[in-house]
Amino acid sequence: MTAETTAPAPQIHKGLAGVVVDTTRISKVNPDTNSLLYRGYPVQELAAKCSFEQVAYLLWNGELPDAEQLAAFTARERAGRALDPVVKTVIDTLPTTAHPMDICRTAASVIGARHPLAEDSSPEANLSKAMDLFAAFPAVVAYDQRRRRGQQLVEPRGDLGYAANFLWMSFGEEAAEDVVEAFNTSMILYAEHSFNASTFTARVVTSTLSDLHSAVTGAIGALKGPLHGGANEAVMETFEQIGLEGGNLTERATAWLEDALASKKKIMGFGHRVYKHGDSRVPTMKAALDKMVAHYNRPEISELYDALAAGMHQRKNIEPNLDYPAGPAYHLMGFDTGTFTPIFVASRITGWTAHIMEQLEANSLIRPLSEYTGPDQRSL
Ligand SMILES: CC(=O)SCCNC(=O)CCNC(=O)[C@H](O)C(C)(C)COP(=O)(O)OP(=O)(O)OC[C@H]1O[C@@H](n2cnc3c(N)ncnc32)[C@H](O)[C@@H]1OP(=O)(O)O
Ligand SMILES: O=C([O-])CC(=O)C(=O)O
Repeated sequence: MTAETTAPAPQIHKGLAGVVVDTTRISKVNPDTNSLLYRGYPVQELAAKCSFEQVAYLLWNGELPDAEQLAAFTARERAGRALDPVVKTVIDTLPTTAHPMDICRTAASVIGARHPLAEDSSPEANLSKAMDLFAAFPAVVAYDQRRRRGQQLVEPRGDLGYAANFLWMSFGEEAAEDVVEAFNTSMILYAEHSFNASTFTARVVTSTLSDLHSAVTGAIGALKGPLHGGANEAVMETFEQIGLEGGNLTERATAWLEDALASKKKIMGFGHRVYKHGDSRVPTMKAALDKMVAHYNRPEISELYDALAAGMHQRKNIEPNLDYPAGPAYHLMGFDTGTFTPIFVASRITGWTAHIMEQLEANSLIRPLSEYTGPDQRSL
């Protein structure tokens, strides 16, 4: 026997499940205590007491801003809200049949190619690029939805906070206070979640010493998939398949679930790679969804939500993830289903870019090994 044939088979970590690949100071996901901390603060407390702007500042700088820092940060964000006419022109050339996530991916790339600091990856340049993307993305997401509806661009409002302005640019009218609050909550909850697939993608791209916009563009591609961010859209598609009107909703949902599970379908918005007893963010987002159900007087949404969640618990012992309450909440606020994951992009830009900057502080090329299982060496 040769040394090669006696070597122990390497352990394969399919999907990198359970593998700790690096350290991070940005967030802590703890499935045992069902908690999520951003820079040490419980996300539920941040959602209750902070604006999304404060949370973005925290993720990038490690501390919450004082009044003066927040004023400067807010002024900078407001100054970057208008849609760059070149980005608008590029969006206008893309078909409305393209998925809105393809528009986000393209916009991130175009914004990068036009950035005055494009080839500068210093911490200062990267913070500036992160801020510019954070400020610009609501316009990208809102305008793409509007053009699909045959509507004109709505200019940003400098007198509104991030969440209120995002809704303003999307719908051309001021949203009610509880809608702004629920939207702000969703943006905070979606902002950051350690080494999830899209953030890890951003870190892999960054590890080659590529630029921030390339990393964000790659992350958008990873987020699009229904096993990750795309699930918030898929939840709404499930609700629509079951149907929200007429008959006994609970019975219909139960029958739909039996069929789906019998044909081995994954139920979107349920399950998580890290949390096995429920997602730490769901109670806060479910409370925001309940507010929206009350605000828009749409109790059938809650009935369907509860029926599917109870069915999944009973049949599979699998709990909802954040996408489950977020999808119907965005639907109630008036967003098109295809816009749900782009909203997630606008939020997660903060987490991705915090990780890009952290990766560069102590970079090592990310390049794992694989076990070859193809044919042995052979001749032509
Ligand atoms: C913001 C976010 O990105 S949160 C995640 C959003 N994604 C979704 O909601 C998509 C639906 N969920 C899933 O596909 C999975 O739960 C994932 C991808 C999120 C996590 O998956 P993994 O950790 O790889 O677990 P895996 O897919 O191996 O599932 C383990 C078992 O639970 C089952 N399971 C997990 N999630 C689901 C689900 N949503 N519906 C039905 N069964 C499920 C699997 O079929 C598998 O069963 P088996 O052991 O009998 O084969
Ligand atoms: O952590 C994950 O694998 C997915 C997730 O919930 C997120 O990115 O918010």
